[in-house]
Amino acid sequence: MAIPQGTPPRVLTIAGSDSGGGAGIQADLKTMLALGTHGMSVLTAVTAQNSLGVQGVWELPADAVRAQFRAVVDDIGVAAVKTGMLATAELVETVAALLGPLGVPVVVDPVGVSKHGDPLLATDALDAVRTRLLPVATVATPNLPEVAQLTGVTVRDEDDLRRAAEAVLAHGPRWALVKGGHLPGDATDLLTDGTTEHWLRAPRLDNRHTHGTGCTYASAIAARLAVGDEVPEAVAAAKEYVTGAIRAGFPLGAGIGPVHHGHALAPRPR
Ligand SMILES: Nc1ncnc2c1ncn2[C@@H]1O[C@H](COP(=O)(O)OP(=O)(O)OP(=O)(O)O)[C@@H](O)[C@H]1O
Ligand SMILES: Cc1ncc(COP(=O)(O)O)c(N)n1
Repeated sequence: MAIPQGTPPRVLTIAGSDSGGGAGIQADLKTMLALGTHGMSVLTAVTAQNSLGVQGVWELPADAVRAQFRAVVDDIGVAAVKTGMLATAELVETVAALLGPLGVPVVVDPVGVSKHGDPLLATDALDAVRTRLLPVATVATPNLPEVAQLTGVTVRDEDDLRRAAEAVLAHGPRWALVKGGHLPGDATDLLTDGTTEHWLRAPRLDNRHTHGTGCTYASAIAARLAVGDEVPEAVAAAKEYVTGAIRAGFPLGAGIGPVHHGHALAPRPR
């Protein structure tokens, strides 16, 4: 399919909806726009969610997920994909089967629980994530609770990040990006393909309004891959973007507010 000049790179998110607009599909599409790409979506689940937590989850049927994917891919085409909340084992398997033959970079954010501790993935879906989804990932981006769930490795300090990344790589993604956001001290992540290591460091920002950091980071990586970056460059650019978004995170509702996806686009209205 010939892409006319001036068309923004096309990026697809396969994830759940966050009605509060800070995480999930909403975070992904805002991030993709902020990074100069055309975002598209395959919705896997609807959540009733706000700054206080997740009040309800409704999964879509596998047929609806397959139909959305085919509608986008067969007509518009995609240059990179990001996956987020997949909710059930059936949806994990459905999405992995669709992505296997696609032939474009895939960023897998293996979302397990929300910041408030609400489950976003059935516990009986973990095996499908390990055996079906991680093998089709170009980059897998687990946070520390997700690393523990998927590999059994507990990370207490930066030295453990290397062991965690190796355990993630054993499940088949080309690159593992283990996020140290849940450790005290600097916000340090480790990206490795088993032969090279890239340490991504940012100062820990004193801002509690961090809802959606993981979705935003993974979507930014996918957007940069769609633009044509190699994985290490894409992750470095995404780290810079998510750090800026966390710095500008703002209060909303009575609980944890979102990161600011448009931080680099426009000044905040007064
Ligand atoms: N307070 C902070 N200051 C600076 N960077 C942070 C902070 N918290 C997290 N990060 C960074 O944000 C990125 C996302 O990491 P995090 O561990 O928060 O992901 P996550 O837990 O998957 O996010 P989510 O809570 O949205 O699921 C990482 O680069 C991490 O280092
Ligand atoms: C639909 C959806 N997807 C992902 C997250 C994780 O984001 P967070 O850990 O910041 O709550 C979420 N809360 N909701």
